[in-house]
Amino acid sequence: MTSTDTTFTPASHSASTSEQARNHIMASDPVSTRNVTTNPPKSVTQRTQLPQVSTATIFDGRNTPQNIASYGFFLGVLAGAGALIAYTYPGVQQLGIFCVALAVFHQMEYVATAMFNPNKLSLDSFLINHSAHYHMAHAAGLAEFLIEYWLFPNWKKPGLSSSIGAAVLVIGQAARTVAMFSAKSNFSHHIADRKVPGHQLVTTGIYSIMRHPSYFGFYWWAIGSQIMLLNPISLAAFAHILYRFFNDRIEYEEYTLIKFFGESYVQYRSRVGTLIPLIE
Ligand SMILES: C[S@@+](CC[C@H](N)C(=O)[O-])C[C@H]1O[C@@H](n2cnc3c(N)ncnc32)[C@H](O)[C@@H]1O
Repeated sequence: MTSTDTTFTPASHSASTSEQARNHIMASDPVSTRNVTTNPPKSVTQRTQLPQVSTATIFDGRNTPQNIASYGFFLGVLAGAGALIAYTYPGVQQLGIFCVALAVFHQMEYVATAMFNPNKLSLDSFLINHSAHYHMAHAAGLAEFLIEYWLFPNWKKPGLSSSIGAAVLVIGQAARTVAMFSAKSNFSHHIADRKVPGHQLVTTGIYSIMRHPSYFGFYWWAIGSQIMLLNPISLAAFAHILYRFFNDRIEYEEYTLIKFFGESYVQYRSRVGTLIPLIE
């Protein structure tokens, strides 16, 4: 029986459980004259109370409902702020769109995990805290945008290039989401080292067009974001770092997939490419 099963609430208790609660109070506090329904014992109120929230528990990286709700809330604020920037300041429209896109990306990571891998769901499912490198890359991209906008505002005017970048970003987001919705429980944010029961090789849908559609999506989302922000330095750096990251990751992941699925994966790999530049 779980603790929820034993939870005592005034609305749900029956006459007999009310009697038991009264007996409990009388046994533990023989001089008490308290009314059972208005003053339940401390042990009962403790079980019915929500956990106490202090600011110290928010954003401390722990997998608590408060942190998960706070991450969701702040992603909503980021999306709202981005939409406001894009609408109010057309000269830096792409910065606003970037904020919206970033919020949508992280929220969709959580939503897809909640839908298809609820047993793996945690604060990490937002994929916000996965590495310091990731934070540094976004910080560098934003810094480049702001510095160049300050020094050469004319360079940053939205136009054809930023529209192409936005389109590439949207294609990346779509590929990533379709991949997660297609692979369902076979998808996980961590590379599986051992084959879990039920893990099936997915080769249909978007997986018949490219072998690693979620990596394709992540790659082109990030490249598109830097084209959209008209950031030449970050674009070159992102292309290099992402190539190295996904090249190594795919090499290891495919080693595990061949262990799990043998000849079926070898055949699949020989007929379907990655569509990520320089990664076969
Ligand atoms: C982060 S997901 C990435 C999946 C895939 N590389 C992609 O980009 O869409 C990593 C997990 O997906 C699993 N995986 C990768 N390709 C798969 C496929 N074609 N069918 C089933 N599972 C796959 C791996 O075993 C790994 O645990």
